[in-house]
Amino acid sequence: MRMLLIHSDYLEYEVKDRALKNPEPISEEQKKGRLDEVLAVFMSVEKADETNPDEVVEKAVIEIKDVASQVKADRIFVYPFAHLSSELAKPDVALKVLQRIEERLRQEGFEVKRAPFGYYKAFRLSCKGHPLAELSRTIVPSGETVS
Ligand SMILES: Nc1ncnc2c1ncn2[C@@H]1O[C@H](CO)[C@@H](NC(=O)[C@@H](N)CO)[C@H]1O
Repeated sequence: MRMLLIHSDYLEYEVKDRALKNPEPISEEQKKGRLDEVLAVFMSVEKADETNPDEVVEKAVIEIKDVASQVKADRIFVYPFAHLSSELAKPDVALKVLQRIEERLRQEGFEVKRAPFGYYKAFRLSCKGHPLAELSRTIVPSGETVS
């Protein structure tokens, strides 16, 4: 899994069109979303993650919690983003991983939103620009190597 973490004044998105034949079903309300004072986490779930999705979920939550505590963010935006890797996991595995990360972060006490999966979306982001505002992390299940 590849993650790009941006500590932001806000992140807002608007669904434009479907990018998969069967995108995640969403309500009218989910077509737009915004969070202020947020740690935006853009995530590409990768093929290697398919060998142990549960382990990747836990490792991702640990990394996100670590960055959130460093930048003092208690809101997280989970953003499916298929542009951080050339070895993407299948959509059904990727969606499950992202849904589980959302759920686990909520259990850890964060306010969490997740952008809809399988769509083209317009988004606006205001990066805070401090030294820890732009970070990336790579997570692989044990036994896999980073390519
Ligand atoms: N392995 C994967 N990891 C993360 N997201 C993935 C994925 N496979 C599919 N998606 C989702 O389907 C849209 C089309 O690839 C993706 N859409 C996007 O990435 C938008 N930024 C528009 O390009 C994403 O929602």
